[in-house]
Amino acid sequence: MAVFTPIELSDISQWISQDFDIGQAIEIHGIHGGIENSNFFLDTLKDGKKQEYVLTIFERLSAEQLPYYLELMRHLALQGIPVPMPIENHRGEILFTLKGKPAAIVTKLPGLSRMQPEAKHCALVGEMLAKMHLAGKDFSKTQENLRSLGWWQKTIPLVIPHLSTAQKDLITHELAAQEQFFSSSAYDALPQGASHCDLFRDNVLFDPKGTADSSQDQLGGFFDFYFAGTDKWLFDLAVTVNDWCLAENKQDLDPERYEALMKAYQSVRALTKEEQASWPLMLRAAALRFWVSRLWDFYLPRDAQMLTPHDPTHFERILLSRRSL
Ligand SMILES: Nc1ncnc2c1ncn2[C@@H]1O[C@H](COP(=O)(O)OP(=O)(O)OP(=O)(O)O)[C@@H](O)[C@H]1O
Ligand SMILES: N[C@@H](CCO)C(=O)O
Repeated sequence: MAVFTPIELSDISQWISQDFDIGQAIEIHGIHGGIENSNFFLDTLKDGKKQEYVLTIFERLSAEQLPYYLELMRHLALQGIPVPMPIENHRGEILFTLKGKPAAIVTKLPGLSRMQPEAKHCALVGEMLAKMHLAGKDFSKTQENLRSLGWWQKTIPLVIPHLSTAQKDLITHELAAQEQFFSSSAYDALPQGASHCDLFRDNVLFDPKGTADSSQDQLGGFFDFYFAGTDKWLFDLAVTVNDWCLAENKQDLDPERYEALMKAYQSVRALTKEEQASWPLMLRAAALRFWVSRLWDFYLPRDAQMLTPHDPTHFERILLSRRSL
């Protein structure tokens, strides 16, 4: 569990009762999982009924960057995409300050993550991802993906001293290939818009609807939009595929789940010719993105009550696999 900023019920009870219309805070506890922010499940009692929310304290993002993510979630939720809805206070605000840091309260989505997804789960995710891309078309705010090429260029020199010669070669060559790709007219032609950019298995919930049979799962929703940005939709799809469609060797793509996700995505939005041509490089871009961030988290860690960084070599292997396609 990552709780960088501990919060007690007594820190928030008065604030919740006075500033919001969500009843009285009755319980708050830190959430296991997650490495970016301090997250808490917050229960309230309103008109005798328990209501469930998620309170997030943002550890890295600034109050200037946050309105994009919160407004995007609100926009998508209002369009019927299952994502957390930010809760307003009596003044209509959705971004607050707690313990001197930016904070937000959002609705809790139903369900649980499926870390061993079946083709059916991949199809549900692919279909909703495409719907989400289209629903974001009339979202008026834009903000770059803060973990894109510029960030890789800044961060790679910081992690390079920790790498072996073979790893240094790989990361340097891939960065050069991506710099070329990002400056090409083919890249320019790719459609873009609001993208999640981190739609891993642990950022999607499925609602089993009361049965133990996972084949009955329905999509509970997408959450953790705090790496979202205006980016190429194809990048979002590549990030998603690289996590959801891994074969048993955890690096290659599993044909059945891969096809299920791609087919479902394209049943809503067909890929353009340019997107099809850029796909192999985009799968590599998506692998590099997470190799770099995991190296950064691993070698330049922050303080937290409990924090287990993700394994960087996982994405090194995925990158090698995508380069060999
Ligand atoms: N709106 C929500 N509804 C239900 N559960 C949620 C919601 N937001 C967060 N959670 C739960 O909290 C856990 C941690 O949240 P999250 O993944 O956003 O952490 P993080 O540190 O911000 O991000 P990261 O996944 O990037 O490390 C999730 O695994 C999920 O169980
Ligand atoms: N999904 C990221 C964590 C940051 O959200 C990873 O697995 O590296």
